[in-house]
Amino acid sequence: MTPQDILTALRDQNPLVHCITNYVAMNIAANVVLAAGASPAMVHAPEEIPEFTPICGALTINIGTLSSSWLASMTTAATLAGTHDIPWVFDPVAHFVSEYRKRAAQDLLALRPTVIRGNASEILALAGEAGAGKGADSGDSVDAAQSAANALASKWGAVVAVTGPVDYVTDGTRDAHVSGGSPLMPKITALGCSQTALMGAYCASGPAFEATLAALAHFKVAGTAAAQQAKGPGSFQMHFLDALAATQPQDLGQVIV
Ligand SMILES: Nc1ncnc2c1ncn2[C@@H]1O[C@H](COP(=O)(O)OP(=O)(O)OP(=O)(O)O)[C@@H](O)[C@H]1O
Ligand SMILES: Cc1ncsc1CCO
Ligand SMILES: [Mg+2]
Repeated sequence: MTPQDILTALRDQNPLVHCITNYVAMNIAANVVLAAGASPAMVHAPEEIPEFTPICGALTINIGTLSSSWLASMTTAATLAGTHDIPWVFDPVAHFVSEYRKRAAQDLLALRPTVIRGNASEILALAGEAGAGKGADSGDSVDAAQSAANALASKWGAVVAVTGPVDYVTDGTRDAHVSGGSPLMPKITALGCSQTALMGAYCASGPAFEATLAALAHFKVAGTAAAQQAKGPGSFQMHFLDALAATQPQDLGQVIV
């Protein structure tokens, strides 16, 4: 399946995406997934996970505002995704800021995510390399994280996506870059977290490498279009949701290099 085919399938199937994400991201991530054409559900209580994860098309886990009961839910959900063959996407937000978060990220990695998405500093740190990350924001270039992404993909058998001015994606064998978007994108909080949620929707609709590539391309196409209308970060967010909904499958190829 091509990235274009996967967007068509996503809109036909409207997959249910289980998102365990952070308090900052919940609203925008749900709006992004809806605008693109899928169905998000933010479900966190440990008591609900065993019933809910198995009926979803994909799971996404983001540790942006981690605490112990959420980590228990994440662990159960990722384990269930593994046993039910449900693709899952891991977003290790700022995992280098504390020993607690570092350990949680490594434990979740061991549950074998289908896709790992982070900014350059997060991907460098996940591979054990020193980076210049500042909390949730990257301080490193995507180029600098490329070999870390390749190493993580080979070690964990995952697709790894590094986002930034030009995104990089690899499955350890194949790789691609995705260009475009706008410098306003990192000025909107949780847009990366929303990208992770959208990757879940794409992974529910097609094979992981092409699905990840398609989700990255969808964001770049919509980001470029939104920037043409926006006066700044506030109006960018509004136009970005409109542009995600307006993006057509044939638009995706333009930004994949
Ligand atoms: N300078 C830039 N120019 C164009 N696109 C960008 C730029 N920086 C980030 N992006 C895009 O913004 C989106 C979010 O990527 P980013 O790397 O900022 O995520 P993040 O740091 O994990 O975000 P957050 O933690 O706030 O959710 C991606 O789709 C990426 O392609
Ligand atoms: C700002 C922020 N802090 C924790 S999670 C989050 C959203 C972007 O990752
Ligand atoms: Mg992030």
